[in-house]
Amino acid sequence: MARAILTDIEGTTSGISFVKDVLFPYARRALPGFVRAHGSEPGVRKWLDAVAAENGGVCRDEMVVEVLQGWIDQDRKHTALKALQGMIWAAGYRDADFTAHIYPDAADGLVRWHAAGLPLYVYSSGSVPAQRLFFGHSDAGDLTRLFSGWFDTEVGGKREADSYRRIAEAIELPASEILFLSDVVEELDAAREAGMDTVLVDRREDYPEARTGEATGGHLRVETFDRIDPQA
Ligand SMILES: CSCCC(=O)C(=O)COP(=O)(O)O
Ligand SMILES: [Mg+2]
Repeated sequence: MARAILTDIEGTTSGISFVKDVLFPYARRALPGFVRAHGSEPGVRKWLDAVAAENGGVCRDEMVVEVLQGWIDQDRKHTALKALQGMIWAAGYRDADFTAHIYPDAADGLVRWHAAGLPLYVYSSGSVPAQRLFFGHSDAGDLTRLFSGWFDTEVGGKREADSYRRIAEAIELPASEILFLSDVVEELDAAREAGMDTVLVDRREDYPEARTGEATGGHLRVETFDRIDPQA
């Protein structure tokens, strides 16, 4: 029986196409202007320098922007890129250019579990500020009050068991009492290795071919949050 739920975002609570077709292109377009306007602010500079350092050291901001745009195209889950994307999306949410997609069954499930007293946590490659913006401006309104904590890749990669051990430690629960929800089998494998319970969220909108048999990695598989029973 779960005493806390940890959820992924993209492909789990929310559609992959919103992230790939709305958020990523918005960040790609806005990146050059954002770097020109904010590149000297320490909170931005530190991430630009981190990207430059990974690309042979000193390089011009224009080159850093090109590297970052390449990473967006490749869907790299790099902490520096995710931090900068989060800052850029803030303007998009503020100006109401978009609201964050959330599946109605996910919003309902989160509200139901929260009302039942289950603490809810997010673990996403999106930065913590980006996660707060996402759930603060969702299609179902501001859902941030539902969550007790937020984790991003500063805690470690989502395919590494140690990240889930660190999250369990931070939540102050044994891993075996945490249920992790994700659309990515490799993430669920890492969570299971750390001792967490797992559910593969296999939505038809995101994965037209149902994953069955070996493709589930042996994780319990559901198509919507309605089918998840944290008491099981
Ligand atoms: C938190 S907002 C955008 C999500 C994002 O940038 C991303 O890479 C999604 O990764 P996830 O770990 O939620 O699948
Ligand atoms: Mg995902």
